[in-house]
Amino acid sequence: MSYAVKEMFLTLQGEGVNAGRRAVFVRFAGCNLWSGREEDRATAICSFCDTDFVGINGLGGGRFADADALAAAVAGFWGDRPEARFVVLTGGEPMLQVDDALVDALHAGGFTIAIETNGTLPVHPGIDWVCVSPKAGSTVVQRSGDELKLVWPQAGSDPEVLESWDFANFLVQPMDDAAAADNQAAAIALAMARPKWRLSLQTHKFLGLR
Ligand SMILES: C[S@@+](CC[C@H](N)C(=O)[O-])C[C@H]1O[C@@H](n2cnc3c(N)ncnc32)[C@H](O)[C@@H]1O
Ligand SMILES: Nc1nc2[nH]cc(C(=O)O)c2c(=O)[nH]1
Ligand code: SF4
Ligand SMILES: [Mg+2]
Repeated sequence: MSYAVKEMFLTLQGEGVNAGRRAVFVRFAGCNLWSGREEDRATAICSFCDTDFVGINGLGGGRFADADALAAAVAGFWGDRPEARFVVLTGGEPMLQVDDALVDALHAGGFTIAIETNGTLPVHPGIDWVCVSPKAGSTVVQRSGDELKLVWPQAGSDPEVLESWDFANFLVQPMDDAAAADNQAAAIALAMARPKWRLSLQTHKFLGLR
């Protein structure tokens, strides 16, 4: 299978439990909860997305003919150091494209594989670090993993219900939109009220990283 990738880059993971870790990001094109077109945003299931995932025209993006080609590009962004190789598969919705061949090729390259997913599709069992970010109005089938990252506030999402899902870590991340200051206060309030949750900040945004 070929893969449509919007962009690829080397940075530090900005969010969640792995914040601060050096990582190659692969941003797959396309999502099942929004077309990516601004005119569709208001009617999309996921309407607060902060990311352009349309097309394959970003830096490091393109159409990769097979898993070996994509894994080779990831290794190229990582560079020579053999230790602690870490790749984050994101998008868009990466589980629309991730398959056995890609997981095997990245593992063969020595990478620990993390995923950022909306959880509406089952995550490939070979993925090493599973981050699910549930969206109100969608049906989340992937209810276990390493971290659940709730963007907050989200009308229709209930932290008490989510707490019963099988995740090792529960993170609350302020929604980045015009009400960012209020959203930060709401996220802090949730972490203070419910001790299972801790605050996740999008550190790359204020550090000027990609
Ligand atoms: C762009 S999404 C791509 C991966 C996948 N589609 C998902 O939603 O998890 C990457 C992460 O950014 C989060 N995110 C998207 N828009 C955001 C916003 N406006 N503020 C805070 N986090 C946001 C998502 O919830 C997800 O955890
Ligand atoms: N530095 C950095 N960290 C991130 N964590 C999740 C991201 C994403 O868009 O999936 C992201 C991103 O785009 N950049
Ligand atoms: S599910 Fe993820 S990629 Fe899709 S629109 Fe929502 S935040 Fe963006
Ligand atoms: Mg992002």
